[in-house]
Amino acid sequence: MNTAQPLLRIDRLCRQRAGRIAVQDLCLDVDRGEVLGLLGVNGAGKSTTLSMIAGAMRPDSGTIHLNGEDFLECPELGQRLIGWLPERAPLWQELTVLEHLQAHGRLHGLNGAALRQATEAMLERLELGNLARRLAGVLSQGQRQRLGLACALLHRPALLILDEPANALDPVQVASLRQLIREEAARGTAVILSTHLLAEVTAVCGRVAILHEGQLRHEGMVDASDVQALERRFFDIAMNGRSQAA
Ligand SMILES: Nc1ncnc2c1ncn2[C@@H]1O[C@H](COP(=O)(O)OP(=O)(O)OP(=O)(O)O)[C@@H](O)[C@H]1O
Repeated sequence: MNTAQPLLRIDRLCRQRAGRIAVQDLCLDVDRGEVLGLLGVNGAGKSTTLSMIAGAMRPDSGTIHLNGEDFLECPELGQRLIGWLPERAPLWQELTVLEHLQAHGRLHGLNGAALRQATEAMLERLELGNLARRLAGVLSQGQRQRLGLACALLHRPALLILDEPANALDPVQVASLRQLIREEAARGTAVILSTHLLAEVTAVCGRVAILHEGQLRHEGMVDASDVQALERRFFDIAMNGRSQAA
């Protein structure tokens, strides 16, 4: 690992979707062991940003460096370094929970005892053990979300990208998710967490970035004891943006 560089550096990232600007001139760094919250109203550009960082969507311009290396030139870096839970976890209906984990592990180069250990660890960590033989097609929304998270974590990525991970989780699972994010950060994983829930940001994020209409409108440290300060900042950006647009 090249620890002199931030784990992730994105510089002047731009992307249009359906002829409209979705992300514009976005610059962000994320360090190892840091949890960055990504906030913004619907359509602000969060998922587009995360898709580009995860390597699933190519930017129109700008650069992405992972561990100091040019990710757009070497997309295979993502296989090793990134774990991504998209907004809707992409699951194969006809595969079981265990088969999903095995398939993901193989895609990331795990096999034999290492694959067995990794899948068992994830079944336990995401409380999926009793669902191991169940088909993904019959899982509840929250169970699907946990399976998506297990797949994202299986290969121990250096950068964990979570797009609305608390969606459909019950309060007990939300608490477990927070704990899991803290544990990942403590072991040095960089985490980007996109959410609509401001309390989620104050609970686990050290830093927050607020997007509006594809642009970075605020970036700063999070005061965990002051959710109202974040709320004021968020609404100010959202409402000003709306009145400007009107
Ligand atoms: N599949 C698509 N085709 C065309 N335009 C899209 C598509 N998905 C998103 N967009 C547009 O890209 C812009 C950014 O959307 P994006 O999904 O990145 O925002 P978001 O912040 O993740 O929103 P949300 O909170 O609703 O998930 C919006 O203007 C949106 O309309």
